[in-house]
Amino acid sequence: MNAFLTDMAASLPEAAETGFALTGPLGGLRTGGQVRRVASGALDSLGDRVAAGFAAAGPQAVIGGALPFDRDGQDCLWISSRRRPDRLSIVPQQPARALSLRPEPAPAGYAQIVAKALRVMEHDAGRADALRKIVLARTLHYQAAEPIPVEGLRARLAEDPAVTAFRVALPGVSGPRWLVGGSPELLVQKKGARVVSNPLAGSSPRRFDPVSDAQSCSALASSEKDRREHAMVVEFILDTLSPWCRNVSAPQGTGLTSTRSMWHLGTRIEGDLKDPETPSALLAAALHPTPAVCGLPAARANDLIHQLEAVDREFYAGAVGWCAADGDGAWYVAIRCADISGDCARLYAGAGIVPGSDPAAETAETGNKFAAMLAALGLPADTALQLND
Ligand SMILES: C=C(O[C@@H]1C=C(C(=O)O)C=C[C@H]1O)C(=O)O
Repeated sequence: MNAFLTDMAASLPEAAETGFALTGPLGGLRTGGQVRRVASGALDSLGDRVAAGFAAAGPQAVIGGALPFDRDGQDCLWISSRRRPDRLSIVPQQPARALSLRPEPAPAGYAQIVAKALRVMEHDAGRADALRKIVLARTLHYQAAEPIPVEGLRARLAEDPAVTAFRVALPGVSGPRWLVGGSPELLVQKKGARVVSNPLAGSSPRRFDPVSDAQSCSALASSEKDRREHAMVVEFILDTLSPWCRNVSAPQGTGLTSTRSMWHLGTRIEGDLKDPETPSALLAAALHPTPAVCGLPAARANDLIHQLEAVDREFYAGAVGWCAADGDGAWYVAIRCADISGDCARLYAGAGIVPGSDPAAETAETGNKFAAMLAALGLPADTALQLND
């Protein structure tokens, strides 16, 4: 067998618990036919492993899965002998019964790490490599009374037409493990020579009452702090894509975009590749991590994330997506997601911190970002805002 493919089916409980599926505004795709793991590795070897995978599996194959947040971490990619349109099971399914939901860290602990990051920024002022932005995350540990129905959860997330609802089988320690989420953020799509990215950064919550909802939207539109936070991401993506492209720009500028639970600032970036066969996986690897999930300068933000965050991100804030043999594909920022093993799940949410951020407001923002996943799990969407420890 080709050294770049490993047959994982034997070590997983059921053959069905392999592969990935994605459904969203750009269409749906799931693995089909024979599905195998691509030998895992760090991002720097992704191009070689993807090329070897297609050389072994042929031009009908599709490679996809999850890239971890850490560039040096091990990815989890699947190669499927053919791709199938995703047929989401839209049969309404009862969510599992909840037993407990525990914030890790407690909201007050999260506010403290935000305050620490702000002190680093203050201390840095004037330095050439000053920390300008850092994205800090917190988690909720959810325990259900029975196994969480993964496809049912994904179907509930997919009810929001603004998100791409995904599931990726992950290497489980004892039994099946999945990354499941509904991402509103396109890291990169590549179709022929065309490349598109749609970064989001800058957030405010959706409100039930239309007047309050419009106020939340206009407060975000006029927030200087959020515009600053957003502009860093756009600049980074334009700079990173530019060597790969003949032209790249953001012709429509920055606008407001929404999911069912959040408003965001968003910018559509478009370009034409110099080499139309550039694999989408390579573009995703070049862009990851953007300042929408890490910070600027990236190395300093990354170090501080490791020092301050109590729970390892693993696949949260990495990327999920797919790549075909001709390079076409789409990758999404792995946010609004949970790492699910049987009857427990870890939910993640982060917020961008810049000078001027307020720890309490960032704690509330992360609370609001849990809403979509909590609602899909059958819990009140504002549960995270009510938890204190
Ligand atoms: C980090 C997350 O979201 C990112 C951070 C945002 C922000 O700080 O405003 C907005 C959208 C995402 O790029 C998350 O949802 O966990």
